[in-house]
Amino acid sequence: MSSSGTPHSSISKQDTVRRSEDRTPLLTVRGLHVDYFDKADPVHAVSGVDLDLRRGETLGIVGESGCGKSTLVTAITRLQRPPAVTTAGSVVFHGHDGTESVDVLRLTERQLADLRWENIAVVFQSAMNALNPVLRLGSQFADVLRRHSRLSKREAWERAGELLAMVGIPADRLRSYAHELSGGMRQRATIALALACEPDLVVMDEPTTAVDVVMQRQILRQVSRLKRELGFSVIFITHDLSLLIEIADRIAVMYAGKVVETGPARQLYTDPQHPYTEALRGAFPPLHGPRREITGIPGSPPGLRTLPAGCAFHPRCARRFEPCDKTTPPLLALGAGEAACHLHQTVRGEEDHHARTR
Ligand SMILES: Nc1ncnc2c1ncn2[C@@H]1O[C@H](COP(=O)(O)OP(=O)(O)OP(=O)(O)O)[C@@H](O)[C@H]1O
Repeated sequence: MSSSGTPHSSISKQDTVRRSEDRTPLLTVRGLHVDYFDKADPVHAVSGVDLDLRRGETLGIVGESGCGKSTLVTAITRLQRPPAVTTAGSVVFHGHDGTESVDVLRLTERQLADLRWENIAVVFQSAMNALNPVLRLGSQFADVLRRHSRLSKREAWERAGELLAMVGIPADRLRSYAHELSGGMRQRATIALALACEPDLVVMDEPTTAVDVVMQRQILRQVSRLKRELGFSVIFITHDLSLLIEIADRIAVMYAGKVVETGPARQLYTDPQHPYTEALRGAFPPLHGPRREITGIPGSPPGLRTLPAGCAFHPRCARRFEPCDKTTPPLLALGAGEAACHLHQTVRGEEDHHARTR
């Protein structure tokens, strides 16, 4: 963790270059399980998820509504509320420059308070919920900055003006209330607020859902530019796979509480290995490139209290075959990515068989 109490001045050029070239691990999630204990039979919203995020990398997490994306990130950031309970796993936030690695799930509330904003900041879907309606923007920024640094009030307001300018909002807006800003401006302001304490990781949960397509693209461009300049990592959640191609380095596809495919963004989009990833790709128009026919995914995701036997996607999968409704396919390494599908298990099994009998 970075030490609290350090003034957050503008990041030096040298520091920025160092951070963006550094590809060491930042976050390692292993065996994460999260259940909602709201009734006798719990909802298994996250079931054994592993994730790896490097410094300076953008990891996209994609899947239909209800597949567990928000549950996963609220568990990782320890922002979950009952009846959600993390029942197993670890979330290691790796130390840097001599600071120790910590398991976020084992931190005390006090340690968490230091970790939040300074190391991990979150941007939620609704800017209106993140911004306090009765405080001027400047006061909200100054509150966060002064809680985590020794800046004077004046310095904090100055820094707040710089932060707003980074996302293209004039500094005189510091005196505005959230309701006086347009939707796009509000969302950009929450992104600037998330960057206030120069976090290593910014988690964005559907940050552009509430804005129009033009503003969505402007925000994505800004996030990519800021990430390049400041070197932070991003976990970006969305249900729109085409949008992730614009911003993510790697993508993890979630279905029914599990990661079913991971891989470099472009490869996962152009050559999906899991039928669900392929179906998701067909469900959204590409932001660039030739127009494609939009094909919905038949049926709907399963309820997460009682999952179908075998692969949870099998009832909707056009390519299902004999083992799919019986055994759950494990996530297998495939080139630069991984996929959990019997199609690859069978190929792998046949390759192993040929290798053994040769
Ligand atoms: N408070 C709750 N109590 C019980 N079940 C819940 C609760 N919140 C979420 N769930 C269930 O957990 C599962 C995962 O929900 P989650 O919101 O994490 O999915 P998501 O992929 O983020 O969906 P969305 O894109 O709609 O936000 C869903 O089946 C949902 O119904």
